[in-house]
Amino acid sequence: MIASKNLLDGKSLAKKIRGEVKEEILDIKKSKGITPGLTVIIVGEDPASQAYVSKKEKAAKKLGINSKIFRLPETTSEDHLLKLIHRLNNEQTVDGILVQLPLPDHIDKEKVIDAISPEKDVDGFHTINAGKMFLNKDTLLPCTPYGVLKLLESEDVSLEGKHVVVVGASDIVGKPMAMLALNQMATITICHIATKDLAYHTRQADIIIVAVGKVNLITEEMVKDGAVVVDVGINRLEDRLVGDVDFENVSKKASLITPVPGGVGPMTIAMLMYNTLLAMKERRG
Ligand SMILES: Nc1nc(=O)c2c([nH]1)NC[C@@H]1CN(c3ccc(C(=O)N[C@@H](CCC(=O)O)C(=O)O)cc3)C=[N+]21
Repeated sequence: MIASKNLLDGKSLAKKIRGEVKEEILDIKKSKGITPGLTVIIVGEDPASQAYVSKKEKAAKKLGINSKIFRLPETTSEDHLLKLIHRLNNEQTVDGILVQLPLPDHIDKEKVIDAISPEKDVDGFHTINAGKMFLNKDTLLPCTPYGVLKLLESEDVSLEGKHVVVVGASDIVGKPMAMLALNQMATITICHIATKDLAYHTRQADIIIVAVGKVNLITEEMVKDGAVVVDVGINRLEDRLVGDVDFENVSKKASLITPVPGGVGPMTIAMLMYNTLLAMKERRG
């Protein structure tokens, strides 16, 4: 069904990137005797979050990254979480710290993210890293937007001078995505919940990047012929996973399109592995 020629295959690019990261980890292990360490903290029992975290652990183990997961109960206090982060900040063998989102309502997300040492912030969510990204300085970049860039790059889709329309303005995907595209010299439009005529904007796009979480938000008539369509949405139907794009119909018009699953999702994990290696090299390489 999705073996079409215009597919942006995140699954295979992610595999390639993980392979390269694995090689480099082996080399560094041989030459310097050090191994990257990734610590993931998850608070609460949400099944989807648990599944993502297991995926991250599995990927890390396969690449020779020492990974550790802290599974904390829903009732964990903010203070307890902050103390754990401080301890991990000071642990030499921990290169990356990731606090799985969302967090329970009684915990201040911003406070927790900014407690992570910026050099161990493999999500790229820390205020300092977000600021550096904004200023186009070298830093750890958010895994999903970074993965989207890599995916476009792998198909030689240049962003320079293109009109990139980002749908969704979240701190973790939409906003950094738009900023990275701007840094690549794209002309950017950010659409969000208060945008009046979404279709008007998406129809202008050379590249549409959607990260909202709404089934069939992007339909055929909203897309210009030959546009590149990147679907970051993940929606669970009873029997399957779908994105935010009406894939069946939009894929007939798009020159390139990501499937869900097998598009951006695997790239997020691959870039997390890449960031963990990078964080190690920067801090103790
Ligand atoms: N601090 C933090 N960092 C994150 O990076 C983060 C997070 N919190 N909270 C949740 C979201 C979601 N996320 C995904 C990762 C991989 C897939 C992925 O591998 N998806 C596969 C299939 C997944 C499946 O089958 O369930 C695919 O699209 O092909 C999806 C989603 C990372 N997130």
